Amino acid sequence: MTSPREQIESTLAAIAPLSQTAMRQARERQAQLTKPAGALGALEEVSIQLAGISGSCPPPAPERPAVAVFAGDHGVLVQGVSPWPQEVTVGMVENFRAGGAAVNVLARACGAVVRVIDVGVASEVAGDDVVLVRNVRRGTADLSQGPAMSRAEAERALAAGISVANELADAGHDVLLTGDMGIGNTTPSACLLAALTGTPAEVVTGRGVGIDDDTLALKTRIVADAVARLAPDAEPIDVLSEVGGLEHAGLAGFILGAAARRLPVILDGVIAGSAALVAQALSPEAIHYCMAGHRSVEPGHRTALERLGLRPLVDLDLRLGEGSGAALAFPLVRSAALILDEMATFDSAGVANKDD
Ligand SMILES: Cc1cc2ncn([C@H]3O[C@H](COP(=O)(O)O)[C@@H](O)[C@H]3O)c2cc1C
Ligand SMILES: O=C(O)c1cccnc1
Repeated sequence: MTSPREQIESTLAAIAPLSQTAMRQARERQAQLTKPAGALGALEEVSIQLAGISGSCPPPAPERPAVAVFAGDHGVLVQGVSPWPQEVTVGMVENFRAGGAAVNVLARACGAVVRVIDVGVASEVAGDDVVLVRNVRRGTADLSQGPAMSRAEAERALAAGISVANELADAGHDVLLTGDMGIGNTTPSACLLAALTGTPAEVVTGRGVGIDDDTLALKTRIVADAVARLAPDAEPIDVLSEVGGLEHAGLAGFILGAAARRLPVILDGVIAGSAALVAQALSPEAIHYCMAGHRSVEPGHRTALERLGLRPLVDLDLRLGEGSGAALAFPLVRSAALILDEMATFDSAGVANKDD
């Protein structure tokens, strides 16, 4: 039996750089397709990234997407950082199971399956084909009072995320999408963003599902105070355990696990972005396997995307989470691969190129 620590170490060791050869071939091929060079904008960049990820040009078009919705609860909720009660988390887990949440609809629309991972829900959840029970603890401790979780718990949640990525890869899924559910989880997200990018709490703390000015001021103070407890040289897993959430840890592991399996990852909003910063701190290379599905309204997401060096594919004022923005972006990612594979070149179509 490998320990969570060993699983994390072996996963980090397995993350390889993208194939520079395949990316060069993809760039050259893009220049030969029957369109002005660069005219497909960010889709061209995505196609080149997919080539680098798969190590082939053209890359196989991803066709079996899976959204992994990591669910957890947050002790800091008792401070009043979200107007919604904790029971909504488990209620939404049941809604995901029944297929009635926004992400279920958007996943069906793009042919993705939804898997929910109970990595830290406060109440007991039944497991089945849709809901995987990997509960590390029944919600974090209140991060405004002390560490949200122990380092060992953070490692177990990271390892759970790695295992889920491996299971989905083994089941034949060729692109992994991130999702989250956890009332209060924009507070630990803001903490991770502030801590890992050195950005003031006022810049990265937002209204989450919708809070008034007084609550935003309280939330911002909680974020600033929690981050101030961290040692300046705190390791990423210590930052995660002190001020993070169990779903953030699961998501960070999921991203690392996908990168180790050379699978593309479509990130959702601010919770995914903050988890990706943890993954980046553990393995900068892992982010080269990631695409930003969208840009969330939550202000810290902009900070996260800048630090990750990712350009959002969709910008529709979403502020939901669950994997909604990732599911919306999947057809764009698939289209990018199909363009590189199926478009005629000037030569094959007999169209005169501008240099002819
Ligand atoms: C009914 C409902 C469904 C959701 N689906 C995602 N979230 C989103 O909102 C929560 C984070 O916002 P905050 O930190 O402000 O609580 C998370 O559960 C996130 O997934 C939801 C929130 C609610 C209320
Ligand atoms: O960006 C997100 O994913 C988000 C924003 C607000 C609330 N829940 C999630």
